[in-house]
Amino acid sequence: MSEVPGHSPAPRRVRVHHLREAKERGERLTMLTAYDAPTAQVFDEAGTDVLLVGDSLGDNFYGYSTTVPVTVDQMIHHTRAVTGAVRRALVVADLPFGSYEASPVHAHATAVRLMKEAGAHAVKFEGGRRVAPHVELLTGSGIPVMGHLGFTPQSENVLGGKRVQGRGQEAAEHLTEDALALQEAGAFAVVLEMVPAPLAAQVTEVLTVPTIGIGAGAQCDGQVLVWPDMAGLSDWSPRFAKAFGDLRGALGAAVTAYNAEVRSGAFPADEHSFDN
Ligand SMILES: Nc1nc(=O)c2c([nH]1)NC[C@@H]1CN(c3ccc(C(=O)N[C@@H](CCC(=O)O)C(=O)O)cc3)CN21
Ligand SMILES: CC(C)C(=O)C(=O)O
Ligand SMILES: [Mg+2]
Repeated sequence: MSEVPGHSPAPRRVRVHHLREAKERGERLTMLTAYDAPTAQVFDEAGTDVLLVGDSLGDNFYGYSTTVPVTVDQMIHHTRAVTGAVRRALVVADLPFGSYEASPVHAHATAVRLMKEAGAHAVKFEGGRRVAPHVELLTGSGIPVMGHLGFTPQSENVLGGKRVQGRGQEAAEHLTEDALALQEAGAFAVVLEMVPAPLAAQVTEVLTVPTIGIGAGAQCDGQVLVWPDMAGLSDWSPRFAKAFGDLRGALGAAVTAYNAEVRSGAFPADEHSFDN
């Protein structure tokens, strides 16, 4: 392959088997949500391993109060934006509420749309042993699947709120069995959301595929955050999130300066204007 001057060569793409190899080497995996092309490009260039087009775009992009109203068509639009912008990262798309639960065939039909129409490299959906047959059909059909256990926001109305899952001996055993069922069905990784850190550490040790934690302590093989939480853009974030920047402050300062310069006439200056 010849290199075009001024263009860096395409980096080696992250594939699902690389995540398992990283776990074997003891390397931590980084994952972030992304909902649009420019942020996906920034995260990809910064070396983020996995970009999740999360159904969290419901609250973080559309301003809904939950992820429940998100549609497959919305997921397709955003996933296409993200896959078109990345060169290295693995792009995983969430299957939204109501688009996979009823049967493995239901999940397959939705996942095929995300791959064909949006270029997703893999899909993720919520649930344990109950969706193991769904995972098995998809992986057997060439669609890599990431599992999602613990607090599963699409089931908030059954779980009785946004709360930590897997507390107590029985619940911990149940969650461990769910994780093993997903792995056995072919899942290439499992997200653990709001799980006690010691339980997440135990599941991480038991599984050969990587665990990716969010509110699940430091012993998971990787971490994921919703990007506006990570960047300090959200007006509210869960306790488990950390803001690594102050995008809300930076954006507020930029728009305040813009408004002031338009009102004072300082913008546009000559260099922003055209001669005859
Ligand atoms: N901005 C954002 N960050 C997220 O992590 C996130 C979303 N949105 N949307 C989709 C799901 C929903 N998630 C959520 C939403 C709310 C809580 C929450 O209310 N947590 C409380 C109490 C938790 C407890 O102590 O049991 C908190 O104060 O953090 C947690 C996770 C995680 N995901
Ligand atoms: C929080 C992550 C794991 C997610 O499912 C989402 O962003 O939708
Ligand atoms: Mg999600």
